[in-house]
Amino acid sequence: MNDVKLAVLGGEGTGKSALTVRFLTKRFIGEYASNFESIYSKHLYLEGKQLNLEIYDPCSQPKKAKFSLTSELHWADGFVIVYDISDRSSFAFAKALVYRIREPQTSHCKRAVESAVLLVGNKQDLCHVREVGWEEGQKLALDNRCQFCELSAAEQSLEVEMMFIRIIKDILTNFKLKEKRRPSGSKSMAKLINNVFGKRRKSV
Ligand SMILES: Nc1nc2c(ncn2[C@@H]2O[C@H](COP(=O)(O)OP(=O)(O)OP(=O)(O)O)[C@@H](O)[C@H]2O)c(=O)[nH]1
Repeated sequence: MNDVKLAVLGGEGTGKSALTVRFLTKRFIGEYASNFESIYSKHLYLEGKQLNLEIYDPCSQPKKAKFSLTSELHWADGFVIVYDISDRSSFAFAKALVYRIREPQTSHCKRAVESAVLLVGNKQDLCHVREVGWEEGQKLALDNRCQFCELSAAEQSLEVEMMFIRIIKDILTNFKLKEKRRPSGSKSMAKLINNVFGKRRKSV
């Protein structure tokens, strides 16, 4: 079974818990305890594979160094970065998170392939008080090789589900790429030896 680890990050009150709970239970509760962090587990069957999905939903910790993220970066296979389309400061926060994830030293130190990142403009039902344009979100995502969508955890259960499925599929694609790039096991070693000695024999 594949383990898929997903971190849902973003500014305070952007709807991280609402999105996560909506995906896991199809329900929108309205108020969520925000003083503790949670890792939720869910079994999924996707693309012919059994998956054990873990979703990390952090608590808002104003005192914690905002963009250190070191443990999250090492833990997660992919990220959902959430902002609130009616709150410009949450977009600035999301931007800083995206930059942090895409920093060259972050992306190269640990991973054979770049992490999957999906930028989400939440609270689309509040578009009458919108402070962040759809194009701004789209541009930030495009410039930083992220997926992008706008939706409402409050009103769009299906869209929320599709959003999570999209990022999980991206993570699975990355797993496949990683697998291709890693010479694994005796088969690859045999191939390597064969290549080296095979070539020498030819030239004698
Ligand atoms: N109108 C509207 N409100 C939403 C939506 N999603 C979440 N909310 C509300 O926004 C508030 C914050 O939602 P949470 O899910 O607790 O946000 P969070 O990012 O987990 O919050 P912290 O953990 O405190 O950072 C709650 O009052 C939710 O009811 C949405 O799509 N539309």
